[in-house]
Amino acid sequence: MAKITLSNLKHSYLAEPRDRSEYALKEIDLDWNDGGAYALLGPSGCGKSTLLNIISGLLVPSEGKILFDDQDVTHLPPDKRNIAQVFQFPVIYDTMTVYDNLAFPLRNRGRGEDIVKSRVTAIAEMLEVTDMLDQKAAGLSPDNKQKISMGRGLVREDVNVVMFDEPLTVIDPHLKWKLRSKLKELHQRVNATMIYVTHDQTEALTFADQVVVMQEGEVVQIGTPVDLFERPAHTFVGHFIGSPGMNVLPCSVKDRQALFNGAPVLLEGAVPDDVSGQLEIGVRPEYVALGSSGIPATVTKVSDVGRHMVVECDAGGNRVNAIIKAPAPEKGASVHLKFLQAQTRLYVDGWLATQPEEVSA
Ligand SMILES: Nc1ncnc2c1ncn2[C@@H]1O[C@H](COP(=O)(O)OP(=O)(O)OP(=O)(O)O)[C@@H](O)[C@H]1O
Repeated sequence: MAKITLSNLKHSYLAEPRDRSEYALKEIDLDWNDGGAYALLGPSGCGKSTLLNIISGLLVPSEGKILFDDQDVTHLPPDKRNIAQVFQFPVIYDTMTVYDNLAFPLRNRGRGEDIVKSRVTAIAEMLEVTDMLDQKAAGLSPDNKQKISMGRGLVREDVNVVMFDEPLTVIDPHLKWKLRSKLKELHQRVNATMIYVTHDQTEALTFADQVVVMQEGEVVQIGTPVDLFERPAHTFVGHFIGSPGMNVLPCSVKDRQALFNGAPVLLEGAVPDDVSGQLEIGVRPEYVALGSSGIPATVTKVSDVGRHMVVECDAGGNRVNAIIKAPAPEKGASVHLKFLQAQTRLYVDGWLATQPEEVSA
């Protein structure tokens, strides 16, 4: 397994890009440690496949370098990169048995049958498919086929990285959670460098120790699932992660005081000097409380989502969501909103602009 470094990477599908907007990847600098579990998360079109294809060698980037263990592989073809890939749709041979499918990547590399047997047996056990080893792959259900596809990605011990490209797309929703947790467990057991590409926050947050969030060809934040939830570095991350996402509310600043609908709002830390640009307050619904004083609002919708209620409010034409425990107010009720100060932040042109106040001893 290898450490992977992406250095100053840019890619445009045009031969002569004129400006930044014509780059599918704008500038990517990343270090992925040997043995880590990473996710690339972002909406359709943000550049995930482009980045994956650069790592696997199907694309040569317009600018920048890619290194495996400090060795420059930017111009190395895919078959020389020693990468295993698991795709959206199972890649298996229907006419072969499950055993032969799992053995294929090893036999292809000329490994002896002793090693083939011990690796196939171990992987089959981890994936809980031992009882299927003698069956022809053609008869398997779609999720079992995808399990075997994953097994083929994991069976070799000598790959630099295993990449998963939206691997749960074809899996029934009720089985997804099972395979999601299975993959996490597999990472812990095989300890390989793994990159998991998805547009689904739950998959990314369940699988990865570090998540790379992308938007329009740029990395907007790299962090642990907790980092992304607790301190979104960009309003996009706040929106994209969480259910519902972070409230992003237009605000103004006067005398270094943030104002929402003309009323002062206390932030986690000081407003920087001379802020200008698009000013917004970000606060997650989990940190909005309903009380007898605060920002006046009207309840527009109440949803009971099991463990808690989501109360949607209108405050001066802005939608604010609050997550609360029952009982919830009725639709149409007048309420007051309170934002938890330590979790209320200022964003300037989308980027986080406040720092938490130092707590003095
Ligand atoms: N072969 C190509 N030629 C030209 N433009 C492309 C090509 N492939 C992708 N693009 C463009 O590059 C940008 C990034 O696309 P990419 O497929 O990498 O995103 P993605 O996040 O993987 O999306 P999806 O999840 O839909 O696959 C998009 O604007 C897309 O239209």
